[in-house]
Amino acid sequence: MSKVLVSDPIDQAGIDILSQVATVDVKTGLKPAELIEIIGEYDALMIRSGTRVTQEIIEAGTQLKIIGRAGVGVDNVDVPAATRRGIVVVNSPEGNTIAAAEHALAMMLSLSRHIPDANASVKRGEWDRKTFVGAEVYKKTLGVVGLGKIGSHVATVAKAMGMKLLAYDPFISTERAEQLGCQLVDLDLLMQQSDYITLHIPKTPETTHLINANTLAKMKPTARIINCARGGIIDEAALAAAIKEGKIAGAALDVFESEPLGESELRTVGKDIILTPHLGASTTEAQVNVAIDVAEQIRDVLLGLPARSAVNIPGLGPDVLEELKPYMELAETLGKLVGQLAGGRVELLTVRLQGELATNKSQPLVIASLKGLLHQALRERVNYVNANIEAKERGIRVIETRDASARDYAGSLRLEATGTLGTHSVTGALLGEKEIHLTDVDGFPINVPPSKYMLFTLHRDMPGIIGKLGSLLGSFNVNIASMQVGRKIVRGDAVMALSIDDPLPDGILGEITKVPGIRDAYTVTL
Ligand SMILES: NC(=O)C1=CN([C@@H]2O[C@H](COP(=O)(O)OP(=O)(O)OC[C@H]3O[C@@H](n4cnc5c(N)ncnc54)[C@H](O)[C@@H]3O)[C@@H](O)[C@H]2O)C=CC1
Ligand SMILES: O=C(O)C(=O)COP(=O)(O)O
Repeated sequence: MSKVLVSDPIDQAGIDILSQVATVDVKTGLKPAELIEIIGEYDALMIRSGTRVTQEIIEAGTQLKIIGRAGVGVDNVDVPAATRRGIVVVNSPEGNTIAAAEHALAMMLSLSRHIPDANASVKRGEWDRKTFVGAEVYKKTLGVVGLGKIGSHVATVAKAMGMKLLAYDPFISTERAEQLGCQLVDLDLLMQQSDYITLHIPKTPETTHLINANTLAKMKPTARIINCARGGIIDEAALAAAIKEGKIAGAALDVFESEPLGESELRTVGKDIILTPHLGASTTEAQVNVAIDVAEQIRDVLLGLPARSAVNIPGLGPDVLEELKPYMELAETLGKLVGQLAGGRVELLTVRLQGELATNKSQPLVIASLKGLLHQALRERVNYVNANIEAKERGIRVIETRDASARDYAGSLRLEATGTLGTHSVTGALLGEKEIHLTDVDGFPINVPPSKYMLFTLHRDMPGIIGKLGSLLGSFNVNIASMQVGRKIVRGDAVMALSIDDPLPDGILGEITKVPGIRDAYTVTL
């Protein structure tokens, strides 16, 4: 049975799902060294933001197949290191959207009405109504930085509260922004014109310290900023200084450069700052959502099924997978075949999508072809996650072409590879009940389902050659399951595809090429 380690607190609903297929150990609060020591036993790791999954941990996780992040941000996972090792990283892109958006809105209202400090003062026995005079958000301008899932919900609710909306997000369309009632502007204008600014972007090298002393200097002295996205997007020292010096009116932070927040200038800012301990996703509803969403994906991957929200398998969303899965199997088979025909050190792979496939997304098919191509060298180490990287590291160039006019089959895929044995091509299609058929080898039309062990020959189409090959194989005790010849012209060059029951014994290929008329012979294992 598989083993799953849950290293941050997650809802029981997730544990129940994992327990259907695995032994589940919940061990929270582990130190990095403790995690490194035990991770080697586990097939899957389930985390929230509390666990930093470093390259060292990934390398110690020799059995790991999947890392599941029960939440959105995967900035606490070394995704490139996981990808190199072929480990799927999944998250829950929508499970806590509402929770995080509502937290940002709660922060905005709390900040404008001094609720945390007013509450604390009443609890101390005071009745001070003058200190806590606030500001209305109605008719004020909210600047939303990042108009994705959370930013969009914040914008929708803020609009309903009568706020004017500006948004900065270089990756969304003007139409989408308009639909949400937002005017798209650049960051400078947003900083200058907003009364409230709320951040909803991922933490990346580009967004680290996006909000710094310079950008803060552009804000109105009456403006306030809210960060419920990621620590480190705002330069904390610059923010503390800007509030203390009265350059801006206040800030509300749920996330910090280093968590848990240690000694920090931020704690000394006073009533104009609100700090919460990364509570954005901490609602009962969100925790059930993310736990179920991610546990289901871990369960599926452990059962050999694809994950629906993998962050490191490009182009393989659930809808794409459903439609393309049979073609991906075809691509992988053709990749294995052409890789063995072309021999080692393949430098160039051309993937041609033909017929109705020409209108499809090609990326999953390219990944599947590369997975097949690299199988000979890497065996089980290559998968959909790392096939692209492994190919790049081996210097394999990929060219994609499309030919919608190829109409021999509804949709077909042609792979051509150049390696130590020259340039070879194979084409395949799905026939009948989506059964894989090889329809062309090196330009010669054939029609055979692939089998585990195959032999291909390039020979002259002349009488007696099939018989000679048959007796030669018989003398080596090789049983032929099926055989087909493909030729373009009578008595010209031809290709023979044979399915054999067992691997070809050593040395026989040399004997085959000695048969008069046979120019080349190739054996493959699929
Ligand atoms: N405080 C908490 O507990 C929670 C925090 N989060 C964080 O909230 C953030 C947003 O999450 P979602 O809305 O679900 O993500 P999303 O992917 O739906 O949206 C992110 C948006 O940011 C935009 N963006 C990316 N780079 C940008 C840049 N350099 N400048 C401006 N815009 C940029 C993207 O185009 C996208 O529209 C993430 O960092 C996530 O980790 C999410 C859930 C809970
Ligand atoms: O989903 C996210 O990105 C979050 O920041 C939530 O973090 P958490 O799972 O509550 O530790």
